Amino acid sequence: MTDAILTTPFLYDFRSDNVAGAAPEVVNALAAAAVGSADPYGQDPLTAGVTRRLSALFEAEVTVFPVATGTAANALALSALVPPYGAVYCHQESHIHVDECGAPEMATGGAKLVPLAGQGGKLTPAALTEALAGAGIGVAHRVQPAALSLTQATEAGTVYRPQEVAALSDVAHAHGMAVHMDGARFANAVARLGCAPAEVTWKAGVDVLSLGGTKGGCLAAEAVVFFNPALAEDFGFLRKRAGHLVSKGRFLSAQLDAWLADDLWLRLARHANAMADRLSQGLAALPGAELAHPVEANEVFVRLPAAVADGLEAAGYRFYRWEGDLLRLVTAFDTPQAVVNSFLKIAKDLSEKA
Ligand SMILES: Cc1ncc(COP(=O)(O)O)c(C=O)c1O
Ligand SMILES: C[C@@H](O)[C@H](N)C(=O)O
Repeated sequence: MTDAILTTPFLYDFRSDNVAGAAPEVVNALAAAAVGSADPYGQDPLTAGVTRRLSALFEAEVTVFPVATGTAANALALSALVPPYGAVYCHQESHIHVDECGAPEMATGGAKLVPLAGQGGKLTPAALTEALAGAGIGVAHRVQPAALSLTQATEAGTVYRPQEVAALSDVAHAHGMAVHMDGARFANAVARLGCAPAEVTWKAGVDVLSLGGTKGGCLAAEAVVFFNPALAEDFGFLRKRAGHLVSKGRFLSAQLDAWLADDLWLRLARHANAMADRLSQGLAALPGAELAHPVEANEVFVRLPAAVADGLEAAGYRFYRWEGDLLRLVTAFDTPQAVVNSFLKIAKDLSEKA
C-alpha cells in the first residue's frame, strides 16, 4: 500500500470487513437501547435476551458473555480452557497466532501456541495427530496439550465443513483437549454452508465459540458462547479481571440482539459472500490472474499482473498487499454490487491495456 493511496480520496476500501459501517437495524437498536436506565454489567434484559436467542439458534442451552473485540473473545475463551503450562494447537496463519499481539499467551498466563501448516488456512486431523504424537502427554518437561483452536471462516477465506470440524474435534478430545472456534466470520461460514449453526459447532465437538458480530454489521460486539457449561464456570471472573466486563452491557447486547433477530446476521453475510463470489469470478477471468484459495466466505486472495494491481490502486481502490504479490480483497455486508461491477470493469480495461 503506497503512502499516496492512504492520503488521497478513494473509490472503495476492500482492505477488510473491519472498515465497513454498521447495519441500520443495529444502529437503530442501539439508539433505542440508549433511552432510560438499565441494570449494569450484563444484568439487563437485552443481555438475557441474547442468551435466549443464541440458545434457540444453537438448539442448546448456551452460556453467553458479550465482549467488545474479537481478540478479547479469543484470548479470554482460551484462558478458560488452557492452563499456563498448556498448549493451544492452531493454524500457522491463525489470527490468534499472527494478529493478537500475544493476547492469548497473556490471558492464559503463558500458554504456548503451537502453529501447524495446512492448505487453504485449514488444519487436518493428520497434521494435528502428528503434532500431538509424543507431545506433552506423560512428558513432564513439555507444555501439555490443552486446546485446539479453529477459525471459521478461516483467515484464508475458506470454510470447514461440519465433518471436518468433527474429525478434528475427535482428535482433540481423544487427547483430552478442548475445542475453541474463532468465529469472527462465523456468519459467513454458516451462510456458505447452509447448515444449522449447531451442526458446525457443538454437534461437531466445539466447546466454545468466539462469535463475531463486528465484521458482520455490528459496531463492536462479539460474544463468547460456551456449549459446555462446565468450562464457563469461572469465565465471568476472567472477563472482569481483564477489564472486558462492559458496565453498560446493554449496548453490546442491543447490537447482538438486533443482528441475530430475523436472521439478519445471515442475510448480511450472504450478501458479503455473494459480492466476494462476483469479485473473484470476475478477477479469475482476467489473463494472468490466479486465485490463491477457494473463495468460500467474503475474502478473495488473488495474484494479478502488477500493471493491473497498480492501476487499481491508482484508480482509488484500497486492498492489502498480503504476502509477496498476493492481494487480499474483503467484501462486507454493505459492499454495493455497483462498486464490484465498476472495479471489475476497470480491472478488465487495465488488463487489456497491459
Ligand atoms: C479471523 C479473525 N479473528 C479475530 C479477529 C479479532 O478481531 P478484533 O480485531 O475485533 O480484535 C479478527 C479481526 O479482524 C479476525 O480477522
Ligand atoms: C488483518 C487482520 O488482523 C484483521 N483481523 C482483518 O482481517 O482485517
